[in-house]
Amino acid sequence: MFEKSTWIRLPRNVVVGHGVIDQVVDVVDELHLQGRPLFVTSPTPREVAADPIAAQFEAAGIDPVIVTVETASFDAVERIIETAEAEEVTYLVGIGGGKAIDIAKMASHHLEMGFCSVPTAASHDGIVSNRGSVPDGDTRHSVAAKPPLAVVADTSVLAQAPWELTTAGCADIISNYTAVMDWRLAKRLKDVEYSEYAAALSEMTAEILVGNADLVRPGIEESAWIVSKALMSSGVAMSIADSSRPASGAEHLFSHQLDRLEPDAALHGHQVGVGSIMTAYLHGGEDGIWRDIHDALDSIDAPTTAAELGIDDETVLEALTTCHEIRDRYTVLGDGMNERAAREVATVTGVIE
Ligand SMILES: NC(=O)C1=CN([C@@H]2O[C@H](COP(=O)(O)OP(=O)(O)OC[C@H]3O[C@@H](n4cnc5c(N)ncnc54)[C@H](O)[C@@H]3O)[C@@H](O)[C@H]2O)C=CC1
Ligand SMILES: O=C(CO)COP(=O)(O)O
Ligand SMILES: [Zn+2]
Repeated sequence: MFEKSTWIRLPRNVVVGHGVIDQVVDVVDELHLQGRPLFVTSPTPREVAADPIAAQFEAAGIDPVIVTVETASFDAVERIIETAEAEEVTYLVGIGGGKAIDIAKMASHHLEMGFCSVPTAASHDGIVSNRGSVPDGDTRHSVAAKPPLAVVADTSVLAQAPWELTTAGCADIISNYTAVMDWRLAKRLKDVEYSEYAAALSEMTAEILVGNADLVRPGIEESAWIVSKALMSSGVAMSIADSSRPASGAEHLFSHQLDRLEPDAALHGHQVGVGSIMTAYLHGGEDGIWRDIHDALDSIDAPTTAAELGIDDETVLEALTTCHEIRDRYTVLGDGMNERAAREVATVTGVIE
């Protein structure tokens, strides 16, 4: 008997393009979100976007609460929940990079309130996903949440953000190749939940981005358009799967471990890109796709070496040999690499010298 069932939650409105930041009040209105919003942002995105958006709301007679956050943590989520309750807000808006959006997403999920996402950087594929990614001691949780009701991605804002944020977003997408390889491997070896649609969407998103890599150039607003579409498509793949699996495999475990060993050394997307070069080698060896991943990253100015990440070789090796412990997610790393094997893959792929 067939007894399977699922809920796939997706954003209702995706508003993307030049100048759409001026439409946040209209977007909220269209969703019938009423009352007082709480904006979750961080220092630069506050200046770039949250304060101008607050001015729009004030002109419409609405007085938003604004909270700036610096890190993604359960404490930060708790602080937002407390502020939301104290200020009697009725919905949340995440305005900034991946951390601000993740915190707003998780707090709104807990509060059972509506949530909108306003990315100020095309740096990560959590813009529309139904997940939050939070470090917690020795582990890193991929927390179930609801996707935003709406996303407002202004390509002029995204194009003015520092270029490395956009290249990080590209690398987060390119890493989908190895995330899907890990997912298929885990399906074959451990019979994990698997969605061919989500896997295919994730891979296709990476294909389209790599196919358009020559259009992804600094200062060109069309680049922000191409990359933000890819980030949203990848986020939809996660929502279809109801898991970060389509976009997060061993290369993400490697990055999450680097975050523990060297906090804030490099951007999330850049770290997963370098991880992806090495895990592609582990999957396919010399004849696999690791060179294609390397060249795709190189072509959009994303780091391909430890030195370019600003992380020393020994830390890369430590992350490689320990990151399988970060969470219970089967990948090509299996039950862990030993130091010699890690040095071999990192050296042969040129990640370390
Ligand atoms: N929930 C999910 O599905 C996903 C979550 N993530 C999470 O997102 C985070 C990574 O996101 P990032 O955006 O790389 O990190 P981030 O949120 O720390 O942003 C990086 C930096 O860029 C700044 N920034 C943002 N917009 C800017 C602008 N327009 N101008 C100048 N500076 C600007 C931020 O304030 C921050 O200092 C990680 O915590 C990662 O785990 C990443 C992918 C998927
Ligand atoms: O970064 C992600 C996808 O790009 C997701 O990360 P997690 O697997 O930690 O949720
Ligand atoms: Zn990621």
